[in-house]
Amino acid sequence: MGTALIYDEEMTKYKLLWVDPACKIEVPERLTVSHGALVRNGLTDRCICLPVREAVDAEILLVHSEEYLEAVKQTPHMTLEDLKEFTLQYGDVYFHPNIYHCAKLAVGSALQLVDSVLMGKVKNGMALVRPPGHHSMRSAANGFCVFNNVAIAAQYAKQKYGVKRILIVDWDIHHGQGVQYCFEDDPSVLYFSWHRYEHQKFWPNLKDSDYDIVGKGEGAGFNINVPWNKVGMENSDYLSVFCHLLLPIAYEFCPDLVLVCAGFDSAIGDPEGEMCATPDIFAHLTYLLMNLAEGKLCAVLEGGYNLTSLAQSVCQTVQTLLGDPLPPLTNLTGPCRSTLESLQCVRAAHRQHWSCLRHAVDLPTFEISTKRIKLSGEGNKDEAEVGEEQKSPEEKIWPEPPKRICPPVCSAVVLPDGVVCPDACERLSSSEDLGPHLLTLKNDFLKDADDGAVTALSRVFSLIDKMKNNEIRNGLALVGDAAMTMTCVVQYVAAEVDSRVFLVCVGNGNIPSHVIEDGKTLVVQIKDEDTEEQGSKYYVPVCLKKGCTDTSGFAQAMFSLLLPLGYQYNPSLVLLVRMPGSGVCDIMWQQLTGLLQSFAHGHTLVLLQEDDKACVGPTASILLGNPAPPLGQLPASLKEDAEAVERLRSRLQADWNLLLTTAPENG
Ligand SMILES: CC(O)(O)NCCCCN
Ligand SMILES: [Zn+2]
Repeated sequence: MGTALIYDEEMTKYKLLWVDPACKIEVPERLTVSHGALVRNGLTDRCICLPVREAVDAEILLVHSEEYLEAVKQTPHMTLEDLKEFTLQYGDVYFHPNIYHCAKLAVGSALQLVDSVLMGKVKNGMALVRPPGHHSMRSAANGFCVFNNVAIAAQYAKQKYGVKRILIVDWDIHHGQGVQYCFEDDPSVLYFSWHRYEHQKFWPNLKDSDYDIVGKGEGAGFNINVPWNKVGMENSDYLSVFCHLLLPIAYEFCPDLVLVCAGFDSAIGDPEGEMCATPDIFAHLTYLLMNLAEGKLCAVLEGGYNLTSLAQSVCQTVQTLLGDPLPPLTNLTGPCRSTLESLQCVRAAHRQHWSCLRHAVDLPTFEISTKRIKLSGEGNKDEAEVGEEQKSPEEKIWPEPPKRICPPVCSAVVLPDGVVCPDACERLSSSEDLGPHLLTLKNDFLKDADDGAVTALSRVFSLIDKMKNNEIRNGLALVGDAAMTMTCVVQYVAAEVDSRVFLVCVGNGNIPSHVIEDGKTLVVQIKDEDTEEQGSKYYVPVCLKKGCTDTSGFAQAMFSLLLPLGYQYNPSLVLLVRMPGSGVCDIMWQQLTGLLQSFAHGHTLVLLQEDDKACVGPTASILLGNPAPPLGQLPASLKEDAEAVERLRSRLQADWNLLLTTAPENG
């Protein structure tokens, strides 16, 4: 199934007709440069372009009041003076004779997207719309928004398709208070938003946007606000919040559909956000959400006012929806102090609502707060908390996101003769000349192994060579001895000058110490045997009481340890090994295989032991880019496991600060 793209130039046909500094950034060019970039990068040709349609009254009334709709209906006939007059009753928004038409098209686009995903015509998609929607409320336009496109889409999905649980992720740099108000008492819609806040000094200056607003009544816990109290946030800050807050809760919630308020004013260069995250971060944020709801993801454009970073961010998002390899994120320096304070506050506020946070020992018993007592005169402009004068957003420069090339072959496999090659995979032919490897193999790796093992190993090495040359994206091998093959692979890759192997070992089994010492391999082993070794910077033993069968414990290790470590290590190859008898359930295994493709341009080598032959199909399916099935709503992990993972994190975070979730005590 493909990726839908919804766009119509009709939505460019309204603009600000008078002087209003707050609104002048919301221009038609936002859509034309975004769509133009998609065309220029050949992405529109690869998408399924769906037609827009106007929303009908009944759809708009899913969220808005009749009186508000009736009032907006009058605007096409208004004079300029009437339009100005009409606009005055709302905040930071403008009207135009054609904006009502465009607002209906924006809603209709979002609904077209929801229809095509929920009817199974496409796997995911993006709607490029204006006016945006997430600030508009039941009876008010606000923040350039007229109708709440995404909130209406959520109500529509519930009403028309009976969708039980919807996750709305709002990565726009402003708080979508309109969405929050719409669902604050609704446990079937989990709304997550991060937003520039600066202790309520940033627009829309609402107490309702702070971390302690968690939803009301039945909806308590289903509203997550992450305030950014400083500008200049970077990729590390965004990833930390995804790994340590959003993903654990989202997996526990287990949504049937993911809607994204895709605002790109959270990207570098934007005059509103003044953040420093680069456009390629949206490739990762999109991908991390695609592992939920079996990939059913609808992204709807919200803000984004730097035309360069907006266009790049839109392309990064659509390329990921299309399944292209992710660009490695470089120099992740870890979250800043302000982020850690916000993260700690939000986790504490939601601890009682989500079992994934219940045992978080990193949360202090004392009350932490980022709220500022309004000192007299506090918050005036000259009190900039930044040091030297920073560049203005428009002066910011950043590298063009790297090209994301799809290798000619996605998944290549090495299988014993009797095993069938999964559809769409390419079997490494046995005719592969073994010459060059054979001798080294014999001498260096397998003194006394039989020819079969030597041949298999040489083919595994060929998989690695082909990934290095980007001839294939990923590989899978079913071998006689997974542990031995793992050791040989690590040795073989370590010979490369700048190689970094992220070895994820699922199940018990001894990892030879030479594998760990050279720092060219980072090992995370998830197992149940409680061996005494404490591990080191490059060896992370995750011992779960019930071992890999415990999906909650495994999931917690995946988000709070594996992902941050993988991002910070930035490997050139991911080696995923399923040790015999690991007990890990197929869906957990598939989720892990999916998430690990965030790294190394998707160059993942999976090793399975022959008696795990039944895993070949399910694993290949994920390697080919199919979404993993849902894990189901996750219960709390064992207290002792949660504490063990937290102890690991606190030991490792000195070396790997993407593991941090709290601001260090001192200074
Ligand atoms: C869609 C949006 O969130 O980007 N709108 C921002 C409005 C800012 C008004 N000061
Ligand atoms: Zn915004």
